[in-house]
Amino acid sequence: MGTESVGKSALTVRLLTRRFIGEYGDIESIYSHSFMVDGREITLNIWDSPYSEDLSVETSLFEKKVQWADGYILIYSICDRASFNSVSRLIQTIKSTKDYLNSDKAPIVIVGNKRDLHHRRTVLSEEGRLLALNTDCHFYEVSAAENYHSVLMVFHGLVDRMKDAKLTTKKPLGFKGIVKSMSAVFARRRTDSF
Ligand SMILES: Nc1nc2c(ncn2[C@@H]2O[C@H](COP(=O)(O)OP(=O)(O)OP(=O)(O)O)[C@@H](O)[C@H]2O)c(=O)[nH]1
Repeated sequence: MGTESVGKSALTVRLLTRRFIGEYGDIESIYSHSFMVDGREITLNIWDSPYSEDLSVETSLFEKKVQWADGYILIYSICDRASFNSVSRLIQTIKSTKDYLNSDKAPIVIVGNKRDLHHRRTVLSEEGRLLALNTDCHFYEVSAAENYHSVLMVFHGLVDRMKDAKLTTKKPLGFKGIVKSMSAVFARRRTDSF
C-alpha cells in the first residue's frame, strides 16, 4: 500500500522477476510467489493495487484488503514527503480498521523506496526509523531500481514477522482443549512407565 508512484508495482515485480522494468501500468492484481524459509516452502500472495483517490471505492476496498492480509508493506518515496505523511495515516487507519473488524494483529513493514535518488531526498532515514519505532512497525530503506536483495529482505522480513504473529496469537485452549492435553500427558506417562 502507499500513494501514487511510490514504487508498489516496482517492488512487487522486482521480487517476482528480479528485474526493474521502469514502467508498470495500473493493473490491480494478486500475485503468488513461493520461496524457501528455514527449509520450508512458503507461498506469499501479494495484492498490488494502484492508488485511487476515489474515497467511495477506496474505503470498501481498503477494508477488504485489511481483512484479507496477514501482513502489510506500506511504501513511501524518500523524495516525496506527502507519501511519507500518508504512510503514518495509513498505519493508524489499518490499526483502527483491524480493531473495528475485531481481527488478529498483523505485522506492518514500512518501506522508504527510491534510495538511489538520494540527491532528491526530502525524508530522512531517521524519520522513517522513528515512525517505525513509535508505531511498533519494522523499517527498511530500499531501491527497487538498483537492488534485488534489499527488496527480498523486505518480503522475508515480513514473512518472519507473520510467523511470529501467528505463534503469539495462538487461540487459548478452552475446556475441551485442556482435557485433551491433560489426557495426552497422562497417556504418555502411562506408556512411559511400562
Ligand atoms: N529511481 C527510481 N525510480 C523508481 C523506483 N521504484 C519505482 N520507480 C519509478 O517510479 C514510477 C512509479 O513506479 P510504480 O511501481 O508504477 O509505482 P506505484 O506505486 O505502483 O504507482 P501506482 O500504481 O500509480 O499507484 C515508475 O516510473 C518507476 O520506474 C526506484 O527505486 N528508483
